[in-house]
Amino acid sequence: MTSLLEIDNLTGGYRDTHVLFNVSARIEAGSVLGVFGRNGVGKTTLARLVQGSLITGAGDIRLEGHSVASRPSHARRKRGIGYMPQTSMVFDDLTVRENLTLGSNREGPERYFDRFPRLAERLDQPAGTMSGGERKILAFVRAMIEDTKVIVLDEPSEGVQPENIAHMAECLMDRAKAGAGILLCEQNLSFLTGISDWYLGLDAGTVVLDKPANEVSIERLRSILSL
Ligand SMILES: Nc1ncnc2c1ncn2[C@@H]1O[C@H](COP(=O)(O)OP(=O)(O)OP(=O)(O)O)[C@@H](O)[C@H]1O
Repeated sequence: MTSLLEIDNLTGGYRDTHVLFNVSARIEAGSVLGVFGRNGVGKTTLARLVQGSLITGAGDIRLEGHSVASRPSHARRKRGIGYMPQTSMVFDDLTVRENLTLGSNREGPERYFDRFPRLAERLDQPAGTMSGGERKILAFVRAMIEDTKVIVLDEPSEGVQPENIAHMAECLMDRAKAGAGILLCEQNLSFLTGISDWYLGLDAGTVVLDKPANEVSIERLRSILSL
């Protein structure tokens, strides 16, 4: 059966340096794939390969059965792959409002203001004047309101306070319930274990765990993080 997103024997990285080797994964509509591993194992590289800012070396990436591996990132976005990068994720010179309304195919952000009231308070402020954690939340809500089928998020919880991480988890589960597939790269185990349906553990650019969440103990996850 065709999955929403299929990553098939993917090898790739930066110019001549391959960082990921033969990585395969599936994301079903309505589910969360939790990608984890220590610093430098290749999580960001995987996120960028799926989003298209890095070019596939070998293997394939398919969205609803159609290969996107040779498509540029804007074409993948158009087909429904959204992305929240780990860094440089908002336009600092634009206001919060402009960051939330720029581009097409977006719903209004208002329904996220209950969970993240700071955004509503700062709508007319340049995003660059927000704290690091606030900018993360802004980038997160930008990713939530896009009309996308798959959302790739690279360590969204980094630098965000626990209460807001819990709200992020609720938002991701809402999007999954509405049919999106979520590719969540994370090191925060309580966030990851709270919402993942499936785990993909990476070490040195290869897959060391690929299992449904209900078959994996927290000790196993911890052991991979301390490999
Ligand atoms: N622009 C680049 N050029 C060459 N190698 C790079 C580049 N960016 C990252 N790498 C290398 O790719 C490897 C994987 O990095 P990546 O950022 O994907 O890891 P990560 O798992 O996301 O780490 P972290 O948890 O620290 O964000 C590392 O060895 C890193 O040095």
